[in-house]
Amino acid sequence: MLSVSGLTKTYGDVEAVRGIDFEVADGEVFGLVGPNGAGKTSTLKTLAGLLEPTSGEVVVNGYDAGDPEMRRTLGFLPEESPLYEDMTPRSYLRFFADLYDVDRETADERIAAALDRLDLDARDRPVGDFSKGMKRKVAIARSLVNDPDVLVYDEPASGLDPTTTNVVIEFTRDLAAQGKTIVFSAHDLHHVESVCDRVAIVSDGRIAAKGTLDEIRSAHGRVEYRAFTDVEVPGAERVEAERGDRARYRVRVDSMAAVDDVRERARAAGGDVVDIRTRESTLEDVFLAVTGGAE
Ligand SMILES: Nc1ncnc2c1ncn2[C@@H]1O[C@H](COP(=O)(O)OP(=O)(O)OP(=O)(O)O)[C@@H](O)[C@H]1O
Repeated sequence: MLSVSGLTKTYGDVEAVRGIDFEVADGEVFGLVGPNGAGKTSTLKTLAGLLEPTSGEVVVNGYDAGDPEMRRTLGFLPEESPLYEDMTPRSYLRFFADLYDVDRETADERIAAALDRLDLDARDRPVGDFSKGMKRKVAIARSLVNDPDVLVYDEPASGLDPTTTNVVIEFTRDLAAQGKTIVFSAHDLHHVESVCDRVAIVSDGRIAAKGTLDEIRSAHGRVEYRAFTDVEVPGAERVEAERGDRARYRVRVDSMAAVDDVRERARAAGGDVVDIRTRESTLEDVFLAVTGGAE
């Protein structure tokens, strides 16, 4: 598991992270989602022990993130992960396993298991010939050579084709089912919706909303009611009549009480409310609302 409390990170005058708190349990996938520059990468790098927090505490599996021992328990996938182009996936991954003192037999088993699951067959061709998606799969396999308990993935699926994206997302779910603690960042809400148990929407270095997607939607979303009338009432917009009916008008309101007001006004004008439809906020609506419409 891991916990982050009161985390801040400042670069000179730039306050990239301004007090972030969250905990992730074993077997849980936690997503950090937010517009570019929100502070996601800075947060993840402090989790991985690559950046020192300006203030606050980051504890990974009982270790302070700055403790070199912590690295043994963690797998980090950076947003950009340049690979050694002349190496093959097998030689590259063995090289990293050696850095963690993993014996050859165990390393080969782990490498084969990860590449099988990620559907990467080309194991003895130079990585330099690979597509972006294939390179990403090798980088993901690299994050697993030390069999870490905690995985920190920065934009694991961004910029990949849909098939590779699905493989990466399903693989992430499998890792959580094995009990791993997973934090990942994304700016694509669909990636987050399909894999995360809980999410934090990060905006301007702070968490603007946090919880399960349902919790976030009910705390920050709203239901919109659309009352359709057959006479014009204040605030209504005219819409196309259906099946040759009389003209119709639509009023958007945020409660049933307001729909009742519309009905009273319609009746006073000699008509009525003829239809009521509701629309719940999507995660995208909530994202736009809590990040102030960024991205
Ligand atoms: N090394 C650095 N020096 C100065 N400013 C930095 C540095 N790294 C990041 N920043 C700034 O800190 C803020 C947060 O950046 P960060 O990369 O953490 O955001 P992000 O949410 O990961 O964005 P992206 O999705 O674009 O990677 C941005 O304003 C960025 O310009």
